Amino acid sequence: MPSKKALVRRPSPRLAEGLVTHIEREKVDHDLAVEQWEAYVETLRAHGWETMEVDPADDCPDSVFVEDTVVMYKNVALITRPGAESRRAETAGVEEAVARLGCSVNWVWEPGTLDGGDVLKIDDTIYVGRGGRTNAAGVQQLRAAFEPLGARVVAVPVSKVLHLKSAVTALPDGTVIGHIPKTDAPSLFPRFLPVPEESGAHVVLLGGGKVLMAASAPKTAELLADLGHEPVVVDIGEFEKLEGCVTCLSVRLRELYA
Ligand SMILES: NC(=O)NCCC[C@H](N)C(=O)O
Repeated sequence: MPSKKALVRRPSPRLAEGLVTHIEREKVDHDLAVEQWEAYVETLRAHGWETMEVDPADDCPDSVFVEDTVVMYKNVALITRPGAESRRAETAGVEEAVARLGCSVNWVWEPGTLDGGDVLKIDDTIYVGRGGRTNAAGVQQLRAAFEPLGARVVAVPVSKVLHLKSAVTALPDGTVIGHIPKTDAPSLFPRFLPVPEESGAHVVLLGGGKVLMAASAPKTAELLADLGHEPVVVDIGEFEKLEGCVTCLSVRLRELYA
């Protein structure tokens, strides 16, 4: 039976100092952020995910965005080399966590940079965004790590948002969803559904037809429900102020051998 484990990482006390690149900085309410994070984790648990906390990285303001530090394919964990230098210290704790879980561990090396938020897996196709955080060497290293295991890596440009998954994610049936003004090349995806809100483009597949999404995208939730999906809504407003979205707060591990 597939594993339903998910890595999460408690927000740093320095969360409010997290990076912002494409939006204006807004004051983050730390206590509210912790409450929202706890509710997010509880929602994963309520849908059958065993959440495992990576040791906190209190000196790293963006460490709660754990998705950026590791990319999983089959039993292999590719530890990233984040494009933002201030985030590089986040990977050590994640490396330890995935090794403890029995993953085979691989690394992105200099000069490569890769953020997990730039990687969208749909079955054995791995889309990787080449943008502000992931460079060509990072794309090449991702290809070298996963193509021998059966993946097909497809590189796509990202210029309007932080990460590929800030622009697009995929529904359980593989349809890619995105908000057109923020998506560079929708025609690269075989099935593409435009959604009416930027944050409506972000879903985490919880299993069955359930899709976790942000409360800031009510029109998209309605659209997806109308198409027969089951939106599960969480408020992550404090993380959205730091360009975070529902995907970046966890890493789901579906093919563990341990
Ligand atoms: N995968 C993601 O969407 N990560 C969000 C990272 C936000 C963080 N403030 C950053 O700029 O790195």
